Amino acid sequence: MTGPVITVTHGVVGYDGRPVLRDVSLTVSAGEVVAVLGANGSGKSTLIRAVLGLVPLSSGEVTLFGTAQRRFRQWHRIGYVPQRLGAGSGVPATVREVVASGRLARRGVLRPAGAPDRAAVAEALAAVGLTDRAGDPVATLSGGQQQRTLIARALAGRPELLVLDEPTAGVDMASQEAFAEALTGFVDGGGTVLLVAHELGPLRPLISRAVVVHQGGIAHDGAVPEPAGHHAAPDHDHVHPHGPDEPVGLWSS
Ligand SMILES: Nc1ncnc2c1ncn2[C@@H]1O[C@H](COP(=O)(O)OP(=O)(O)OP(=O)(O)O)[C@@H](O)[C@H]1O
Repeated sequence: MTGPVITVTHGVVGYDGRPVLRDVSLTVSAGEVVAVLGANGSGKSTLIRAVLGLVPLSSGEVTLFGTAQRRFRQWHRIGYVPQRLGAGSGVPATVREVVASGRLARRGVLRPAGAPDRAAVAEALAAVGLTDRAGDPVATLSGGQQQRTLIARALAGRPELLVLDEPTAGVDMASQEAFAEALTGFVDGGGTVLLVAHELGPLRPLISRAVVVHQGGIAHDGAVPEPAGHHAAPDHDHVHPHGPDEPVGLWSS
């Protein structure tokens, strides 16, 4: 793979005429694990949704694997896990069925699942540590296990790029660790990751770069910032204003 996996150049995004991202430029190269950090409502999700073409840019440009986003058709190369999607919400599917649905873009709708599909599903289930729950209805799993199911679903498509919106938010420690392990395997296999996070937790050693979104722009792009004192506490609810010597909103939630 040569060249960047993602570029955003002077991206501007707003909702109903209200700007959220004012001028954002970002490059993600193959093999990087980039964490998008920032305060609540700063536009982190908007940034990754704009990268995926789920919200339009009002100006600027996005490329994916070297192709302008509007001409990009190889969506099977990208796995996406959106924020706060309950895999079990009213759907009586088993864990295996949800994970297998991640193969649809690879298979095409007309071709039945074959051995490569089953192998990819089995591998993805193993990667997140859910092999023994494969036959269980998703609704019977814990929140963390449901989140792992969604990650396995994205992995099953054997993507080259994984885009994850707060993959470990509200997830128990065992699931966070299982997820970190799955992500390590994905990155060791040459994968690239763009993820939004509030708390990096066990993901921290995996992150090669941090991008901090603040006031519609990118306030920092480089090393992962150290949690600022009590901001590192998972239960910190961020109700007070920041002092002048504190980094802006890096670890707020
Ligand atoms: N579909 C939408 N329509 C209108 N406004 C939206 C929409 N989605 C997000 N916003 C607004 O855009 C701003 C940025 O939201 P976004 O979800 O990108 O922030 P975020 O940094 O991901 O926040 P969080 O940490 O809470 O997930 C917020 O003010 C939010 O209310």
